[in-house]
Amino acid sequence: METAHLLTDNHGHRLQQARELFFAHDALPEGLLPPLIAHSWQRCRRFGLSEIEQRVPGESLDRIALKTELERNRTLLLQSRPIMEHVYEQIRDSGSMVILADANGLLLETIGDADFVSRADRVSLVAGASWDENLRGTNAIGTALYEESAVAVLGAEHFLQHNGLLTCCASPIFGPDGRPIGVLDISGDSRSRQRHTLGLARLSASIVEKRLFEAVHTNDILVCFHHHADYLGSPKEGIAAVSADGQVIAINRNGTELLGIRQVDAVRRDFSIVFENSLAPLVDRLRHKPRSSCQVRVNGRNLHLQLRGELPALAIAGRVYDELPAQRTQRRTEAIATTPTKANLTLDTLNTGDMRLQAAIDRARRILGRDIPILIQGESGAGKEMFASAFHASGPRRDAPFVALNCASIPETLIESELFGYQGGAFTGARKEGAPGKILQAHGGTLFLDEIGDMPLNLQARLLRVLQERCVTPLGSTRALQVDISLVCATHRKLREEVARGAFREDLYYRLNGLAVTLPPLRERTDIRILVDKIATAEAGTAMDAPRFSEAALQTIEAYHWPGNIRQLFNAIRVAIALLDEGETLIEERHLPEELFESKADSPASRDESGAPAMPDGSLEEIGRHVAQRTLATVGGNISAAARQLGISRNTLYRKLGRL
Ligand SMILES: Nc1ncnc2c1ncn2[C@@H]1O[C@H](COP(=O)(O)OP(=O)(O)OP(=O)(O)O)[C@@H](O)[C@H]1O
Repeated sequence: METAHLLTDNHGHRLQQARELFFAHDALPEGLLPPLIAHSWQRCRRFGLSEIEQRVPGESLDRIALKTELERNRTLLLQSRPIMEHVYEQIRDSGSMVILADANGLLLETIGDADFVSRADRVSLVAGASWDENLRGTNAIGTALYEESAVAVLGAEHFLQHNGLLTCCASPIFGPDGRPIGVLDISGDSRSRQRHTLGLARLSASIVEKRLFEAVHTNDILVCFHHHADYLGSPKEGIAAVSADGQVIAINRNGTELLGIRQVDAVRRDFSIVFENSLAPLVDRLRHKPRSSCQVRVNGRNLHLQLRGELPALAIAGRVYDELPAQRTQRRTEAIATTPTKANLTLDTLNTGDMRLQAAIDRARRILGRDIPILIQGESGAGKEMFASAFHASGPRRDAPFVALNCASIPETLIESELFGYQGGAFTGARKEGAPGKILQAHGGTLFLDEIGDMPLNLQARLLRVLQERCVTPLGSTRALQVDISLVCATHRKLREEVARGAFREDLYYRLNGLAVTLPPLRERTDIRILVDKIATAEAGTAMDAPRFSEAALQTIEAYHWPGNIRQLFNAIRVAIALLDEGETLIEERHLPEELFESKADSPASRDESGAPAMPDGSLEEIGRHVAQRTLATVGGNISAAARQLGISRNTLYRKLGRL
């Protein structure tokens, strides 16, 4: 009962005492004010506001700027207007007004009693004025936005003295993504306090939220639910928007409260995980009975569930489809380019007995689920991506996406849009519908940035901002979207040295370097035999008996210096298996690639003749491409290393390879 304390007779007297203590004696008016108001007064003082201030800097937007803001908030206005009018009908005789503000406290629209409106004008309660707490001190709109909950600010509880004539009740409006997008406020004369106004503001805001959610998800299946069947269809129901292939796309705040989960734990998860039931049978049961509901058990409690919106035509094997599964799968792969985590790959299965690797695994295991960024260092091909993938699969985010981006393997000009995404039409060649970018795709899961040391400096600054603010703004957009990602980075470079030579931002380095682990190069590992056996068994699959290795072959493998690390070993084993005759399972020296018998001094990286085909006779362009390809081959496909070796930029190397 938020307003009860204010309705007592001595409320005004207590407020005067509180103001006297706070403003004249700099003391905390404990017990005289609701704590929420006292905290707000303290914040205002920290902002440097004075309680006797009359004029607010940047008082009101001009007509054009206001029009732009109205356009920007078009959907909010469209969905709020009928509700505001309805609310005003209810309070018409109380001399009050109904106000809609945006997520920054900018007043967008007011509907009100003419007499009160003229008085409200004097305190700038008009469209175009900002009621951000920073500017206007404690007030229902600004303070509700700060608190992200419904707030009543009555009479002299307003920080600025001249707002003392107001009594205001406001409730934030949360958008379909769960973030505040506006405020609905009911303001009136401080003498006309209404006991139920705060409840009315709260209820109206939740109706607007419901309308917004339904308006945004017109093409999705809407799963509406509540513990009591009577609440279905009311502003208290939970709603989840579910795609035709059974993924929860969005869920409202009632929904997360009813299910007792966080939004990030529901969004992008399969319906069957969030609701502990398959979607397809429900669709089949309820498809032809639009208003009926059914009961399911979720988290040990009964839940009444109703389906609305677009119900798809087909239901196959627990999933529902609005088109053939194959087509949908193809589209999904295009849309969400996540790297599939390998089956059964965890930190435990990665541990094949090498002491240094085991130490790295032990350290990583300690921070599982703690959202500490991890930086994996090691030579190219040492298994950094495998390690990142195993780390993700061993933690609580294992069912969410693992999204990888190799900063060295795509042209610098594309890293930005790949990472941050873009809005449709943001640049020439951009897809019409825009793209979400890897950071957003990884929301709720893990983002793996491979070769982070190759990220251009200007993008390092943007990445740092994303990590600090936990928000991402796609190219061409002004809207920051909140993200929850666990970050894993890898590099073959010594990042500290890169910082020292100014190629890597020091602040970003410390941000990424929550836990650093270094993977040993293959030539220094003590578990090569076990690794060889594991790779050979996996590669042979079910097509043949697991291959064995002769002692001489194993010794050759152990003696080799493996410049390409596990990637090279992996390829060598594949070639050896391919060279086995039908029915043969013993890999001998003759099956191994020739390079394994060369001494280190002869190795491809250190000699002129690399073993690659002889230089072609041809145009300079062909020779350039050949040199580029050969160098790339000697460094295991690492673009940055090849560019460095040739003394050219990565872009030039791409051009020589014909990839630009
Ligand atoms: N423990 C392992 N068991 C089997 N295969 C492995 C293992 N670790 C790595 N590999 C294989 O070796 C190859 C290289 O591994 P990965 O891509 O993880 O290395 P990396 O250090 O990230 O390389 P780069 O720095 O070049 O990106 C991959 O094909 C991977 O499947």
